[in-house]
Amino acid sequence: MSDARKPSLPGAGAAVTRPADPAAAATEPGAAGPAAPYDALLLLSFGGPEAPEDVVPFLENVTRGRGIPKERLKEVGKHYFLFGGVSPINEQNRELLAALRKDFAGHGLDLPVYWGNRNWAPYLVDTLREMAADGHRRIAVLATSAYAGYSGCRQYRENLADALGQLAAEGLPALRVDKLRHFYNHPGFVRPMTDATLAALDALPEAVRSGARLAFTTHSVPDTMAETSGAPDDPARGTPGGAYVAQHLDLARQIAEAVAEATGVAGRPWELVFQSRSGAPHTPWLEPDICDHLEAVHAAGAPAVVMVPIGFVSDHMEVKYDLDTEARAKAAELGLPVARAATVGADPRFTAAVRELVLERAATERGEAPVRCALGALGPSHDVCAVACCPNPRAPRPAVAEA
Ligand SMILES: CC1=C(CCC(=O)O)c2cc3nc(cc4[nH]c(cc5[nH]c(cc1n2)c(C)c5CCC(=O)O)c(CCC(=O)O)c4C)C(CCC(=O)O)=C3C
Ligand SMILES: [Fe+2]
Repeated sequence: MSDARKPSLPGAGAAVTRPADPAAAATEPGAAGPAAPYDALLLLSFGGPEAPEDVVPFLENVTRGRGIPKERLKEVGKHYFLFGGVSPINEQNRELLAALRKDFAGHGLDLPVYWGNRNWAPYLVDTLREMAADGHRRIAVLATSAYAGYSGCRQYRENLADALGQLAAEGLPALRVDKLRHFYNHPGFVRPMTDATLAALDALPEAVRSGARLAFTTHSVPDTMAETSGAPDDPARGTPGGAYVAQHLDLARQIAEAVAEATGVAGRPWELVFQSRSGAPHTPWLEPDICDHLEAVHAAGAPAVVMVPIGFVSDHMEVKYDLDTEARAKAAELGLPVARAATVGADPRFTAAVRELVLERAATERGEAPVRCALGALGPSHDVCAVACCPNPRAPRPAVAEA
């Protein structure tokens, strides 16, 4: 990777300058502002179907080259058809996109925001083509996945490499893309998630509230994928569940502590559980599953459970189906009161966090040493992934934004 631009604002990170010549601003959008050297932000997400006829082609996109059993695909297709073939994810990304633009404008940050997906329109390659046509060359990327791991980090960087390869094949100008660090421990993610947990507790009948357990949930992944998640020099790599699990546990513990503080209830039991398992039955994936967990704690006498979907940035189908439909049905069958915490979505504290992450990385790229906000025990994640970070479980493939 080469970058011709030299730090344009040496020294104080607070300086905000505009080019004196408006024509210069037109040729290098945003490049001289506080987000320099970035010209634009790309919101990079998973994508989802928006009509019944989209469901099968969407699932084909998701599963191309992966050994997902046909049975599982039929089952997941049913989840989408139950909601009219519409995944909530695209609408939520449109809301996040609008909220980010509003936040940036409200803070005088002149940085255009675009949106592209891995598996459905607007496809990443089309968005990058549009960004190139609009004159952008250096792009910050926010993936809508907060944690380390192949699916949430490297796979997006592989998608970026594929899309940039396509643009190069079309003879378009070269773009440089930098993926922003994992944000699971940024206060702008931790605090809305904590408030959502408190609100969900409040939604339980008062008689069971103080005894309610917290079940932090995230996407299950194969054990091997979890164990190899994170940078090779990350102390969590090699612990059970790797950085993927360590990061979730770090956030869960913080929320549990904040909830104890706010409610005055000490020692409330909590655990990290998993959902949305796919893959072949003989391949080990992270457990326990949320439904098995509900059964187990009910049998052990738990009066209620709050499900806290810390693994999901917004109400994806995994939240709408696996939690709000399947896990709620299991709880009803058991007679176990449950509540589900809201996801962070377009919370203004989260959009502010994204702005801070862009400005932080921009300052770092200019050679400054910005404050890197992080709560919890693990500290801020690396900006640039190592070549051996979160390896592809099938075969190595080119990925961007790595050392
Ligand atoms: C860690 C993780 C995240 C969180 C990080 C992130 O956000 O990226 C995530 C997100 C998502 N996963 C999603 C949907 C699907 N994931 C699948 C399959 C898989 N996911 C995996 C992991 C993850 N997935 C894995 C290891 C597989 C097995 C195949 C493979 O190795 O890739 C399949 C195939 C069928 C099935 O097996 O279930 C579908 C349909 C949607 C869209 C939901 C909507 O429409 O709202 C979203 C946001
Ligand atoms: Fe998934």
